Amino acid sequence: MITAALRSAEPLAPRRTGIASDASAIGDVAADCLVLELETWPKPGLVSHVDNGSHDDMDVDTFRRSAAAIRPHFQRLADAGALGCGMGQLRIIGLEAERAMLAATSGVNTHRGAIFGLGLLCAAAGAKAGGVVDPALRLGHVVARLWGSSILDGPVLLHSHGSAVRRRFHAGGARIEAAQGFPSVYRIGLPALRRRAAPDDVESARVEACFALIASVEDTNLLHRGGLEGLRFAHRAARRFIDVGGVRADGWRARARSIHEDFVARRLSPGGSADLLAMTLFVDAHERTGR
Ligand SMILES: CC(C)(COP(=O)(O)OP(=O)(O)OC[C@H]1O[C@@H](n2cnc3c(N)ncnc32)[C@H](O[C@H]2O[C@H](COP(=O)(O)OP(=O)(O)OP(=O)(O)O)[C@@H](O)[C@H]2O)[C@@H]1O)[C@@H](O)C(=O)NCCC(=O)NCCS
Ligand SMILES: Nc1ncnc2[nH]cnc12
Repeated sequence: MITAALRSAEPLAPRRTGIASDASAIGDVAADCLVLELETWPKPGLVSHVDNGSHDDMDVDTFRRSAAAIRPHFQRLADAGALGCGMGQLRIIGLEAERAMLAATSGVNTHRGAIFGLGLLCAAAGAKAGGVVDPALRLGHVVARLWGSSILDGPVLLHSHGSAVRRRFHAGGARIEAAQGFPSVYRIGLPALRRRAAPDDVESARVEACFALIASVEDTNLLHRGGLEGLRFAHRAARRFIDVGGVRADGWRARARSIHEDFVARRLSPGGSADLLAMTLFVDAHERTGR
């Protein structure tokens, strides 16, 4: 079930019953954002409730099981943030969340990037709710300030697709994005989400944000599957969609669908941009509701 905070365009009254209750909805909001990302279509090459995009090994149910398995760990990350925990403790919880995800999906990596990025944002929301930092700070700023240097110095996964393409292409990826306070979320995702076609057309706003992110993010998944040529193709196709008016232009859905089919034909999947869409939804909900 999606929490009311995400369905509504109106801010909910924040609960005022102490630290624990203020932090208590954070994990649910984060997991709901994963579900909303999934229920967005057309999303180039990505899995949704409509089709499996460029993937043979996972579908909408794999992602739903994954989001359900991660949900309690997001809350643990929020609680750890509220207690002022450092990156070492957050990493332990993040790795447990990865194990829960893999158990729920029979070993398929659905959400590793989302656990990392959204998990850090949950911890930052907890830190604000718990009075560890000034509650007026933006979540990205809190992540960069509290954990930025540890994120960059943390252990490198030698055998991930991400580390292989980073070595080959000197690409940025999830760590740099987080350590810098999620510039793609604040500069690209949020403005695109908020230029929705109509006030209550929330799905098209998510499509707009997804295309805007694909158009500029250095997505290690695109590099892994398509090399530099794949990344450039994705940037160009998504940029064209935005430049001709995005979801505010006539015929946008057919255009978006056709780009989706082009990505599937090339087996391209911008998983990093999908994660950043979920993070954008989380930051948007947080800024509207305070949770
Ligand atoms: C620090 C880690 C994130 C290490 O991960 P890695 O070395 O792999 O780093 P990246 O490649 O940079 O990113 C990891 C995932 O993040 C997503 N991502 C990609 N580009 C970006 C970007 N520019 N900005 C933000 N996020 C990005 C992406 O995740 C999605 O794709 C995943 C599917 O990937 P994969 O299985 O490789 O791809 P397929 O194409 O499906 O494979 P085949 O079918 O071809 O075989 C999926 O997970 C999406 O979420 C990147 O994959 C981190 O993992 C880590 O250190 N974790 C430890 C825990 C921790 O410290 N937690 C902190 C507190 S929560
Ligand atoms: N909807 C999606 N499809 C494929 N990879 C993803 N990674 C995160 N969300 C995804």
